[in-house]
Amino acid sequence: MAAKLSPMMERYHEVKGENPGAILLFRMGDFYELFYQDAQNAARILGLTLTSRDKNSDNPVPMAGFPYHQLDNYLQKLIQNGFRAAICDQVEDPKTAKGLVRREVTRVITPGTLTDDQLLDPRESNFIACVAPSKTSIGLAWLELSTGRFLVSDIEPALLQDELARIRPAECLVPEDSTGDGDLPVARKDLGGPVLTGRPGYCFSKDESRRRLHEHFGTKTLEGFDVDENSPAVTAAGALLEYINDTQKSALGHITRLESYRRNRHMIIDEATRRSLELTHTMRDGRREQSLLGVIDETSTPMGARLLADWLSSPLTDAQQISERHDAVEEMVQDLSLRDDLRELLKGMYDLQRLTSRVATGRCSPRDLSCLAQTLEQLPRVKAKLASRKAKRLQTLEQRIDLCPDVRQAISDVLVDEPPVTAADGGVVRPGYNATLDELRDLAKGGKQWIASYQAKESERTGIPSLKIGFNKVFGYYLEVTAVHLSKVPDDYIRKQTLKNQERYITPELKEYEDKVLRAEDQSKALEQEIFSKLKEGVAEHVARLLLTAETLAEIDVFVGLGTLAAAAGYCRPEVTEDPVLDIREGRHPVLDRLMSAGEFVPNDVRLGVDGAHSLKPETQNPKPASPDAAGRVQIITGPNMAGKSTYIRQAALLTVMAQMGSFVPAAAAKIGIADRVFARVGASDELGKGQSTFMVEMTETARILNSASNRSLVILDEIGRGTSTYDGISLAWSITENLHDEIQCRTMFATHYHELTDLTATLKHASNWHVAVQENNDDVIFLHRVIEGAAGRSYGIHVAKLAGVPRSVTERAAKILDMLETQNVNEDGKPKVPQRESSRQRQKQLSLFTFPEDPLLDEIRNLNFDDMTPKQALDELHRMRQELADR
Ligand SMILES: Nc1ncnc2c1ncn2[C@@H]1O[C@H](COP(=O)(O)OP(=O)(O)OP(=O)(O)O)[C@@H](O)[C@H]1O
Repeated sequence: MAAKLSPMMERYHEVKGENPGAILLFRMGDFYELFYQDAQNAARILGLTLTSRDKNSDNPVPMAGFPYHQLDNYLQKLIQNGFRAAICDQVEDPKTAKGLVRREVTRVITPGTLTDDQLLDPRESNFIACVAPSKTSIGLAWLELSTGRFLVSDIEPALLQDELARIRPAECLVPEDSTGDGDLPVARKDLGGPVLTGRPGYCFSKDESRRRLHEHFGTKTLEGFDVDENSPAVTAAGALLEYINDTQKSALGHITRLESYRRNRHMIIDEATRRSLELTHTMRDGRREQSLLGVIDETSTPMGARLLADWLSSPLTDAQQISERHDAVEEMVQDLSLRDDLRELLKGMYDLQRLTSRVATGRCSPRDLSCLAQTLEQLPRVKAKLASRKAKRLQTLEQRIDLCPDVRQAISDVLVDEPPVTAADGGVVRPGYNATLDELRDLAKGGKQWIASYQAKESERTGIPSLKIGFNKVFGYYLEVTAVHLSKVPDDYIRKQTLKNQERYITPELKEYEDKVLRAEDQSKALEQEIFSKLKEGVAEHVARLLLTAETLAEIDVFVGLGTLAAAAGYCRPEVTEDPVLDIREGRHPVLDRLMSAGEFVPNDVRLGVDGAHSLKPETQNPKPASPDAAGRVQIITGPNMAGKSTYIRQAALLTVMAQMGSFVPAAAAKIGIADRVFARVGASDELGKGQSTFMVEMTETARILNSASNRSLVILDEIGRGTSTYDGISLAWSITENLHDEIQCRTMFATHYHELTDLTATLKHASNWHVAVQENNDDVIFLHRVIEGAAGRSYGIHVAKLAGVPRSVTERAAKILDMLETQNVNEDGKPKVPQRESSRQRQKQLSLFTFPEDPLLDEIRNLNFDDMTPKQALDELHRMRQELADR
C-alpha cells in the first residue's frame, strides 16, 4: 500500500492535478522544487541534479530544484523546449502562517503567453493563436499578450498554414481532438510549427465565446470592431480569451479592442514563398539577421522593429495607402534633421507597448513606471518635430500622440528618480510626497543611529572594546560579547544565546528601541507598497491612451527607419500603379547589396509587361527592347550556374514586396504594378520531414501557383522540373510556362537551365528571353552578373564543376558526353530540337515534345510492303515485333 503523503505533498498533488500538462514549479522556502516526471524532465533540460525525497522509503520520489531568484533563467529554457510551466507560490507569509503555508498557482506560463522582458525577444512579436474549425471555414484569432494586440480572421481551411506562417505564433490552441496528426493543417513544433495546445470542446462554444468577448470589452456587440458576430473567428477569439484568463490570473485591461484582419487588403504570400524569399528569417538557420527584415531594419525602438516585421509580412494592395506611406518616407529622406532628431528622441524611449501592458496586468515594477514616465517625457519634442509636416500620414500621427502629461506627472510626483526593481524593500517613494511616510522613515533611520550610539555607550560602560550590536531574525537586536570579556558582563544583561566563542545578550532598553525601529521600518515599507499600488492602479486607468500613443510611436519609428535606410543605401521612391508592370532600373538585391562591399553588386533592370506607354522616362543602363514582346510579361532567364539568375528573379519579388509595404527600393527608378500575390518557387526546400519528396513538394507548390495566381500576381520560378528526368522536367516546365502565359496571364520570371525553353518565345507572344552575361577568356569564364536580352549560348555547368573541385578526369569525360548529346539533339541549323507550338485543340492530342532517338522498329514498320504479304505473314510479322519489344 502506498505510504501516506505529508500534507505538503498532498497539496502538491492537488495543484498538479489542477494543472495537467504543465511542469509544476513548487515553491518551498527559497527554492522551487520539482517532483516525479517533472523533476526528471527538468534534470535533462535544465541540467539540474536529480535527487530524491524520502530516500529511505520504498518509493523515493525523484526531485530537483533551483533557488527562487533563478526562476527567469530556468523558465526561459523550459519554454524554449516547448513546455508549459505552472508556478506555485507561497501566498502567505511563512512567519505568520498557521500550520502549512498556503500555496497557489499564481501563473501558468506557456510559449504563447510570455510577458516578462527577460523571456521575450524585444524586437519580435510573440503571438498565441487559436484555431476554431467550422463547417464552412476556419476561425482564427491571434493575440500578443505582451502588447494586447488581438486580431481575428475567417479563412478557408486550405489557407490556414499560410496564415500561421505569416503570424508565426509561438503557441496555437486547437480543439482537443485535433492535436495529433489529425484533420487540422497545423504544422507541429518539431516540423517548425507552433506548440500545439489542445483545449476541451466546451471552450469552443460559439455563444459562450461571444458572451465572454462582450463581457471583456464591455460591449453588447462586436460589430463596432468590424467583426461579424456569427463568424467562427469570434469562437476562436472567445476560446483564446478563456485560455488567457485561465493561465494568467491577472487583469487584461490592455486588450482594448479586436482588429479584424482582411486578407484582401494585403498582398497574399504563401508559406513556401515567404520561406524562400527569406522575408523575416533565413532558410538556413531561421535567424532574423541576413533576412530581408534584418537588413532593412533601421528602427530605434523594439516597438518599431515589431511593426516593421508586421508591415513586411503583410504588404498592402491599396495604391492610395501605399503612396501615403511613401510620402511619409520621402519626407524623412528629404529632411535630414527631422529624421536624425526623431531618431535621437526615439532611442531614448523604452518599449511603451510592453510597459503599458505590464501596467494593465498589474505586473509592473517601480522601475517600469519610471521608464514609462521617462518615455512620456520625450513626447512633446516628438510632437513638435512632427508639427506641420507635408505627408498626410505624418500629420495624422502627430495628432494621435497623446502627451499624457497627467500620467507622467503622477508618476514623477510619487517615484524617486531611480527606483529599485521591486517595491518590497522600500526606497520607491520620493521624500516629501507623504508626510506619514517621511516620519516613519525618520524614525527608522534615527533608530539605527541610536543603536550605533548605544553600542558606543555600552562598550564604554562595560569596558569591553569589542562589544558589538548584531541582528538576526530569531532574536532581533543583541549585544555580542566574546569569551575573553565574559567576566565584565553587567548584571542587567539578559543572556539569549551561547555560541562557541561568544555570548549574546539583550537589555530592556535595546528591546524597546528595536521594537520601535522595526515597527517603523515595516510600517514605512507597507505604506510605500500601498502608495505604489495606488499609483499603478491610477496609471492603469490610462492604458488605452498609452497604448494608442505607443502604436503611434512605433509607426513614426518605422518611417524614420525606412527613411534612414533609403537615404543611407541610395534607394528610390517606387512609382506604384494598378497596371500589371514591373519596370525596375538598376535594381539591386536588397540583402546582397547591403552585405557586399560598396559597388560590388551589379545592378540590373527588370522589365515585365512594359510597353512604350508604360515605360519609365529616363533610359538607363540597358538598351530599349527591340520589340514590345521583348519586354513582355513572361521572362525566360537562362545563363550559367552561379551567374545570378536566382538573385535576379528574387530581387524582382523582393522589390515588389518592399514597395507595397511602404518602403523605398534599391534601384535608380522603379515602376511597380501592385501584385495581389507574389509566388516564389525557388530552390528545393527540405520537406523530407513532412514525408514528401523534393519533386513532390515542387509540384505541389507549382500546382498551388497555377490554381491560385491571377493576372495581377507576380510569379517567380527557379528551375521548375529539376527534380525529375530531363524530358519530364522540360515538358512540365514548357507547359507550365504556356499556362502562365496564355491562361493566367500574369507577370512571370522563369530562371532555367533548360535551354530548350528559350524557343518558347517563338510561339508565346508576350514572352522574352534574357540571359546573364559571361565573359569567356580562353578556358576561363568570368561571371558578369549582368542580365541582358536574348538567350544564353551555353550553360557552363562543367566549368562550375571544375571550380568546385570535381576531379579533372570526370569533368573532361563530362565535356565529351555533353558534346555527343548536343550533336544528337540539334537541327541542321544548329538549334536545339523543340516542338512547334500548336493550337489548344492540337495540344490536347500532343504526347511528346521532343525528338527522341527513333526506335528501329518504327522504320521496319514503315518499310513493310503489305501488298506482297499474305494476312498470315503480316500477322507473323506483328507477333515477331511484339516479341522483340517484350524481350527488351
Ligand atoms: N548582380 C550580382 N552582382 C554581384 N554578385 C552577384 C549578382 N548576382 C549574383 N551574384 C553572386 O553570385 C552568386 C550566385 O548567384 P545565384 O544563386 O543567383 O546564381 P544562379 O545563376 O541562380 O546559380 P544556379 O543556377 O547554380 O542556381 C550569389 O550568391 C552572389 O554572390
